[in-house]
Amino acid sequence: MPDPSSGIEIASASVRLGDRAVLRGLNLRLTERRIGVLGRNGSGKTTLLRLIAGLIAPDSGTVRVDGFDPFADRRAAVAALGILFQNPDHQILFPTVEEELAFGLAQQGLPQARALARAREILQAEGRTHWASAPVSTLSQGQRHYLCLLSVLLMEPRTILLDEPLAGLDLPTQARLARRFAALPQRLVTITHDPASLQTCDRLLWLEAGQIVADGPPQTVIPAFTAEMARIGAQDADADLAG
Ligand SMILES: Nc1ncnc2c1ncn2[C@@H]1O[C@H](COP(=O)(O)OP(=O)(O)OP(=O)(O)O)[C@@H](O)[C@H]1O
Repeated sequence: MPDPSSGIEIASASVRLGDRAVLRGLNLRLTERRIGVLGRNGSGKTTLLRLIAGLIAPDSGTVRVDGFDPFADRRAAVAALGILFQNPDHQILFPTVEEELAFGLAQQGLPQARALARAREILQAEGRTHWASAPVSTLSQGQRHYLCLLSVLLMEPRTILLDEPLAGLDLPTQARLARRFAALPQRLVTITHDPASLQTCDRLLWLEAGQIVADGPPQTVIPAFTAEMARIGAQDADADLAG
C-alpha cells in the first residue's frame, strides 16, 4: 500500500541523457506540501520532474513516491501523481475537450460514461460548459494549458508536479491559476526559473548542473539565487553554462 507520509525519496539518483550527466547523485526526502525547484535553463529541472513522475528511471540510485517506485509501478503512479507539462501540446492526446478530460479518469479505471460525466461536471463548475465538445485545436495556448490543469485536478492525485505552470499566460490567467494552486490541498512540486512565484513555498531547491546547490526556505534560497543570476547576467559571455 502507498504510504503518503513517506513523501518523495530520492537516493543517490543519477540520470544520463545521451552522453550528458543531467542529474548527479541526488539525495532528497521531500515531505513538505509546497516544494519549489529553481534553476537556470538546462539545469535539469524538467528531468527531475520526469524522474519523480516515473517517466524515466534513474541510471543509478532509487526513487520512491509515497513508498512506491513510480517507474516500475505505473498503476500506483497514475493514481498518485499528476504532471502539468510546460507545453500543453506534449500532454493533449484527444480531439475534443471532454474526451481529453475523461481520459485520465478512464485510465484510473472509471467507466467511460462516468468519466465523461465527471468531465462535464468540472466544465460546468468552471463556467465552461460550451467547451465540452469543442475541438482542442480551437483553444488558445493558454486555454490548452488550463485544460491540462483541469485534467490533472480531475484525477485528484496526492502529488501534482508543475513545470513552469504560469509561463506564457496572460496576467489575469496567471493570477487566477496562482490562487487556484494556493488553495489546492495536494502536495505541489513546482519548477521554474522565476523565483517570484516561489516566495510562499515551504521548501526551495536550487538545481545547478544536475546537483542541488541550495536547499532551504525561500527567504534564504531566493536572495542567494537572485544574486548569483545577477552576477552571471552581468557577464557578456555565459562562461558558467555547461551545455
Ligand atoms: N533526450 C535528451 N538527450 C540528451 N540531452 C538531453 C535530453 N533531454 C534533455 N537533455 C539535456 O539535459 C539538460 C537538462 O535538461 P532539462 O530539460 O532537465 O533542463 P531544465 O532545467 O528543465 O531547462 P529549462 O529551464 O530550459 O526547461 C540540458 O542540458 C538538456 O540539453
